[in-house]
Amino acid sequence: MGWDGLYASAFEGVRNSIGGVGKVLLAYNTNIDAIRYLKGEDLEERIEAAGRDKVLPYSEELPKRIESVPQLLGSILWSVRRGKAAELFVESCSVRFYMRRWGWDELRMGGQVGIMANLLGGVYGVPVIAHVPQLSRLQAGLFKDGPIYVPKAGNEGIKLVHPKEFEAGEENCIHYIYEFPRGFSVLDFEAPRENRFIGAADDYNPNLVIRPEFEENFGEIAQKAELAIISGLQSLTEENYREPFETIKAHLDLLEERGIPAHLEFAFTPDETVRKEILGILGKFWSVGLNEVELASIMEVMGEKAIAEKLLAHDPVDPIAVTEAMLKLAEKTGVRRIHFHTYGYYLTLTDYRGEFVRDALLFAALAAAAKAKLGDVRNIDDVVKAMDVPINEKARGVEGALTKEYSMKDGIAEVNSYQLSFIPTKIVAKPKSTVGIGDTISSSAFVGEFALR
Ligand SMILES: Nc1ncnc2c1ncn2[C@@H]1O[C@H](COP(=O)(O)OP(=O)(O)O)[C@@H](O)[C@H]1O
Ligand SMILES: [Mg+2]
Repeated sequence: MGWDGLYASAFEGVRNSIGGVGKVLLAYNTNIDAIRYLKGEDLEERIEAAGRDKVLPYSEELPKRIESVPQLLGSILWSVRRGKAAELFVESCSVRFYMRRWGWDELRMGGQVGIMANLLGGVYGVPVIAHVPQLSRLQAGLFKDGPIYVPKAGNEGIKLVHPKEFEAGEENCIHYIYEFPRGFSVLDFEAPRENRFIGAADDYNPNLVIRPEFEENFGEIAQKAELAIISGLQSLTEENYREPFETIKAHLDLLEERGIPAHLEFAFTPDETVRKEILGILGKFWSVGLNEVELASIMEVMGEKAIAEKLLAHDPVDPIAVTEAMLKLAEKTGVRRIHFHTYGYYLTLTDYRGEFVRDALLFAALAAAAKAKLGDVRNIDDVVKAMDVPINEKARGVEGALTKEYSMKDGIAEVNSYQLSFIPTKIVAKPKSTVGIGDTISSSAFVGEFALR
């Protein structure tokens, strides 16, 4: 069967079985993304009002965090001048107030938990229990309808309610996203490409604050779950990781004890100490999902510099180098499943066998293409609308290399007593949206795999 046939039957398989998946526990990061599309004139007026001389130095060198309005405007200019993304923590209340009054054009669900809750619960109808660090009305309103639950502590223990019924009126965790197009001009500067600056007015996610309901009743909450997906560790730093790490380890031990497979969705983790610590607990997870930059950054802290460099040297990424890196990671940590995604193909290494591993990847690639193509995926039948998106041409060479090296057949090979599963992905040439596409891929593949079992 060709890839199109495999795609079609994988979709049918997952659509027919996904209703049987039990509750998925999602922790820990959820926030509000407030997007402002910058206007040159407005920004210029603000810079003049704050004092151009005070603002400009920060466009040369970013501050460590934002404590004043000139720092905020200067940091935005820093991004514009270079066409580069940057994200800084906004500590000062008066700057937070300034950003709030400046306003937004669009509010979006932010944080991996929030994004995956809306996809799994709101689109696929798979019940989820979400950790939401702060549940404000604004935050609650961003959850889709469907079987999405947050635990509420009451007299008779934990009750699961939809976030809109939680009614706690907690704080807003807002990530203000200032977007600009290529060629955007302000003062004498012009943006070489489109990008964004993010000011995080959020005291909870960067410190990975875990809610008391989760601290105190994790056993009871976990009892209700069949699978777990963990994310949000990337924002931790050497200064603040210790306390949350103790809780996370306890949570993982409990999940393992109950036989609940947990997936870690990796994201780029700038702090090297935290990256090493994550490596240290990876064996407690069933599964991990990552891209080429993230895999290379892990190889670096494992002392595998040569492989790390190889992973970033070619386009498309050299699949033999990826396989070697995944083998090293699996052998070092004991993690049972590694799902690698890059532009054009996915590879998964598992210590178990079956076509369902590959088929779950196909379902995930279709979901990713649907999201890129449509912007918003409303229900599982929207996913199949991506069937006509062509398979990435460059993936043929990748498939050829894997066939030659590992005698791969229909995307499946045996490598060092592991199963290697490969799929070429469908790539949307002009995507409507790429926000949260990695989270879409990983959660669809992980949950899809358990649906197909
Ligand atoms: N236009 C597109 N069509 C289909 N898939 C895409 C497209 N652009 C990116 N992707 C997929 O999305 C993935 C992005 O995931 P990742 O790098 O983890 O970023 P993030 O987690 O920020 O979404 C890529 O590896 C690629 O597989
Ligand atoms: Mg990602």
